Amino acid sequence: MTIYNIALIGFGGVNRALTELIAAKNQLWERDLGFRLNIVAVSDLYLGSVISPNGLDAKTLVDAKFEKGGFGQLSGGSAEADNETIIKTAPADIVVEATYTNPKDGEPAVSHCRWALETGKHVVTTNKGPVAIAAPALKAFAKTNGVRFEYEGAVMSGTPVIRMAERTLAGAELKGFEGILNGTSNFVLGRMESGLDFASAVKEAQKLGYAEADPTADVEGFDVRLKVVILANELLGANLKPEDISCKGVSGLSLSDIEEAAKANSRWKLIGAAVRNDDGSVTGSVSPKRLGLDHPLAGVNGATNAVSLDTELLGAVTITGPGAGRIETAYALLSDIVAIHSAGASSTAKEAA
Ligand SMILES: NC(=O)c1ccc[n+]([C@@H]2O[C@H](COP(=O)([O-])OP(=O)(O)OC[C@H]3O[C@@H](n4cnc5c(N)ncnc54)[C@H](O)[C@@H]3O)[C@@H](O)[C@H]2O)c1
Ligand SMILES: N[C@@H](CCO)C(=O)O
Repeated sequence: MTIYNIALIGFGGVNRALTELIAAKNQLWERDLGFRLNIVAVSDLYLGSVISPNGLDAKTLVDAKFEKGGFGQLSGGSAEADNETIIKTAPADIVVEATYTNPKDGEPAVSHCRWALETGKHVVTTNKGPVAIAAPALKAFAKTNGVRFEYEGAVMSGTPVIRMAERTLAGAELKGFEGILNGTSNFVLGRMESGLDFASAVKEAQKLGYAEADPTADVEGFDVRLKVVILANELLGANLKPEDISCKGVSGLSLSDIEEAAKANSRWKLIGAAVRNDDGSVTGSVSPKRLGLDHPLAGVNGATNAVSLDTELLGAVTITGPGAGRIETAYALLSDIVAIHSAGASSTAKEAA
C-alpha cells in the first residue's frame, strides 16, 4: 500500500474539502485506488503554517475552528504562512496548490508550483493562474525534476475535460471548442431568470463556494478567459496569453435583457470559445451570447459547465458536469493524484507494509 505525503498550500474551500474527503475516505481509497493520503504540512495566508512529519489528523484539522494565525497553536506550527519554507522543506511527495487565482500574473501560485517542482515534489492544482500563465515553464521544471504537474480542476472543476480530450479523444482532431466555463456566472444568470437581482445572485454564488475570492473575475469573464487559454494551449497547441483573447462578461446584462430573451425563447449564456483558423493560428473569445432554447448549451443550468469539442472525425462531443463547488473541485485534485499514482510515481512515496 502506498502513502502519499501531501502539503496543502491554501486552506480555503477546496483544500478543506480535500481534507474532509481524506478524513472520510482514506480507507476506501486504500482499498480501491491503492493509496492513502497523509497531510504533513499546511500553509494558509490567514491561518499560518504547520509542518508535522508524521502527519496531521485530517478530522481534527477540519473540525478545529482556527482563528487568524491559529496554526501557531499547533506543534510545529507558526502564525505566519511561510509558504516557501513549507514547500521546500516539508517531507511531502505532492504539493496541493489551492490559493487564490491571480488572473494578472498568476503569482504567488506560480512561485509555489516552481518551488515544489524544483525540490522534486509533484504539484496538483486547481489554480488557473499558474496553468494559464506559466504552464510551459512549469511543465519543463516538472520534466527536469522527474515529477508531474497536474491541473485537471483548473477548467471544469471535477468534470474531466483536459484528460478526456487529450487521452480518450486522441486522434479525433480537435478543430475548436465552445462552452459554458464559469459556474458562478451561469448560476447568476439562472437566478436572474427567476427574478433575483444581480448583486444578490452573486452573493448566493459566494455562499455556495462557487465564486472567486474576488467575484469580478467571474462576472467580467476573466476567469473564463484563463480557461480558454488553458484549453486552447493544451488541446489546440496554441500559445495564447490572456490578453490575446477578447473578453466581455455578464455584468452588463440587466433583468430586462434576461426577460426580453425569455420572451424570444432564448437565454443569455457566457460563452468561452476558441477555433483553429485556416492558417493554423488559434483565436479565442469570451462573451455573453443569446442562445435559442434548442441550442445544446441553452439547457445547462446552475453551476454546471459544458464544453462542446468540435472534432474532425466525430463531429461535436459535449462534456457536461459540475464546474464549481468545494467537494467537486477537491475531487479534481484526487483525480490528479490518481493520475500520478497510475503513472507509476509510487517510487517517490513511502511503501508501507
Ligand atoms: N471553489 C471552486 O469551485 C473552484 C473550482 C475550480 C477552481 N478553483 C480554484 O481553486 C483555488 C482555491 O479555491 P477556493 O474556493 O478554495 O478559494 P478560497 O478563497 O476559499 O481559499 C483560498 C485560500 O487560500 C489562502 N491564500 C490566499 N493567498 C495565499 C497565499 N499567498 N499563501 C497561502 N494561502 C493563501 C486564503 O487564505 C484562503 O484560505 C482558487 O485558485 C480557485 O480559483 C475553485
Ligand atoms: N469561480 C469559478 C470556480 C471554478 O473555476 C467558477 O465559478 O466557475
